[in-house]
Amino acid sequence: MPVSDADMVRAWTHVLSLSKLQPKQTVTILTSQTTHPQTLSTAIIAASNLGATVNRLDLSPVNAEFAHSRDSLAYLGTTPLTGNRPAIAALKESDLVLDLMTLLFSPEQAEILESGTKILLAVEPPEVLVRLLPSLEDKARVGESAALLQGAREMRVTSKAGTDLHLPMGEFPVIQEYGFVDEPGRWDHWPSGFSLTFPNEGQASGRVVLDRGDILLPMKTYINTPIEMIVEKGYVTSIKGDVDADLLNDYMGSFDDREAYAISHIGWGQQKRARWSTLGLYDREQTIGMDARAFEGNFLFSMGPNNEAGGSRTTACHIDIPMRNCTVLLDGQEVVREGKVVSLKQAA
Ligand SMILES: O=c1ccc(O)c[nH]1
Repeated sequence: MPVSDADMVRAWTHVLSLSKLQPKQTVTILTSQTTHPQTLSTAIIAASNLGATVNRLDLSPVNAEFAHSRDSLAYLGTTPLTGNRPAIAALKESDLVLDLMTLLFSPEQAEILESGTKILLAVEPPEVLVRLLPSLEDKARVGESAALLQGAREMRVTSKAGTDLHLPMGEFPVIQEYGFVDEPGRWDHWPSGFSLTFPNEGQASGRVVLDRGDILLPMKTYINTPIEMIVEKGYVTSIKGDVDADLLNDYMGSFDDREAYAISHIGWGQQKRARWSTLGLYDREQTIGMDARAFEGNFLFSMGPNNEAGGSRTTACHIDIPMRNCTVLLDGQEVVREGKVVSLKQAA
């Protein structure tokens, strides 16, 4: 449903307050051609009302000659910031960057964060942003899953459909996504509600069987036919099945890059207000599918880069795969049981 400007200003004010924006701080709003005008106009009002100096940095889009999807998460790595030193300097000098363009998985994002600048990504449409407004409860719940991931040495994922995936971990940090940036140098994504990490380089192994209803992003499809993936030494070495597998193989083949098949981030959804079925209610290009990535109890599996967590692997291809009905174990302890988050009391 449409969102009123007043509601969107209130939503931005809530998120900027949770992000500890102070009067006289500098906010730079990063925009491009696909930036939603209402998201932009209400961000300027809310940040200005909080006493910040508000700049806008509008950059021209790139990668049109390569990308087969207009989804901002479909073609990663090079961004309008790549090589753009004056623009990077402006962002490094800012206290807070509101990324209404998408820098995710870019080296420039890491450089800007290292300077202490906070970056909040917000590219979902206003109605999704308002419906999935972040809260301190979200932060607490995501923090619980992060604490479980922090000390674990291995994640194992199984399902009745046949998944049995072994993910030794510990080499990479745990990233928490709860929708606001309350620490210097922090990146987050509004909306979200999950923690993630990356398996140790080259050590993921086993079998993933995507079942009917599991989701492929950026395709934004619910698959109707099972897809079997074999994982060896950190890479998906075969993707077999029916037409859904053919479509995935054809899309990934367009990148002609072995790194596209590496296992990327792993984790599970903790957002109670997101739902598995919501993606089906939107036109494909209206959303980047954050309900699908965040719904409580999913196993979020992905392929592609690991530079987001300090890894050395970059590739333009990134596939996010929220799966239903999986059991996720950390060092043998169930944290998700057949698609339902195991409450800490039960887990203890
Ligand atoms: O918020 C996000 C969005 C996409 C992704 O791959 C990770 N986290």
